[in-house]
Amino acid sequence: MTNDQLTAIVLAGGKSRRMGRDKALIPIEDVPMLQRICQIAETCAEQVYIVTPWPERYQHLLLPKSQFIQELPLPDETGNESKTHGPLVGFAQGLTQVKTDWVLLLACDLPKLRVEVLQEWISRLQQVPEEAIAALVYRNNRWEPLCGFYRRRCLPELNKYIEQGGRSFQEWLKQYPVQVLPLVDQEMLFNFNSLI
Ligand SMILES: Nc1nc2c(ncn2[C@@H]2O[C@H](COP(=O)(O)OP(=O)(O)OP(=O)(O)O)[C@@H](O)[C@H]2O)c(=O)[nH]1
Ligand SMILES: [Mg+2]
Repeated sequence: MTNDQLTAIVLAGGKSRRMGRDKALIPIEDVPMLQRICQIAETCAEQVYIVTPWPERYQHLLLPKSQFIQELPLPDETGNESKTHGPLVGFAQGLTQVKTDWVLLLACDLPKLRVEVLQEWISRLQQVPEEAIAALVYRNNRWEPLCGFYRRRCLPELNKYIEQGGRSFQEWLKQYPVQVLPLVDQEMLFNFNSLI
């Protein structure tokens, strides 16, 4: 698969409640987390979208090939407009712009993410059975939804689930076949939620 057959979506819209400050801007080896993730994404995909409710916060980062998608507010359960609705809604909003059959979804807080592992996974995508809507790592009895691949065609089903009030990747994924990706280096999916 070539880079122009894959789009990447990077999510940067969390409230970082556990960390206490915006994880996207925390530097790892002097490079802010979001910039680092986008650089990796840019080596895998021609088009990289950053879905965020606050693009102005990240405008100063060096992201030559990435484009912002401003997340739109949705009314919450109480009828009030809320800026963020969690990663599933951010993903669905990004997916509306995608034109390729496969999309790589990434959280912005994966300091140990490795490009070679992503490349190896990408080389397997063409063999994923047609019925599988995603290809993800499975561990500790759950899918790792924020570092893996989805087929663009899952968007209508995803929107239906969200309209019904669903917000959980795990619950949504349970309804479909998903291809398991091998994870040799467990560390790679380490995400930081509090200072190490
Ligand atoms: N676009 C978007 N991204 C989100 C949203 N909520 C979480 N994310 C992203 O999803 C990834 C994983 O989220 P979490 O690890 O829960 O991060 P968080 O929500 O900022 O942190 P906590 O408040 O401690 O849960 C991170 O890359 C977040 O930026 C959202 O509402 N919109
Ligand atoms: Mg969260």
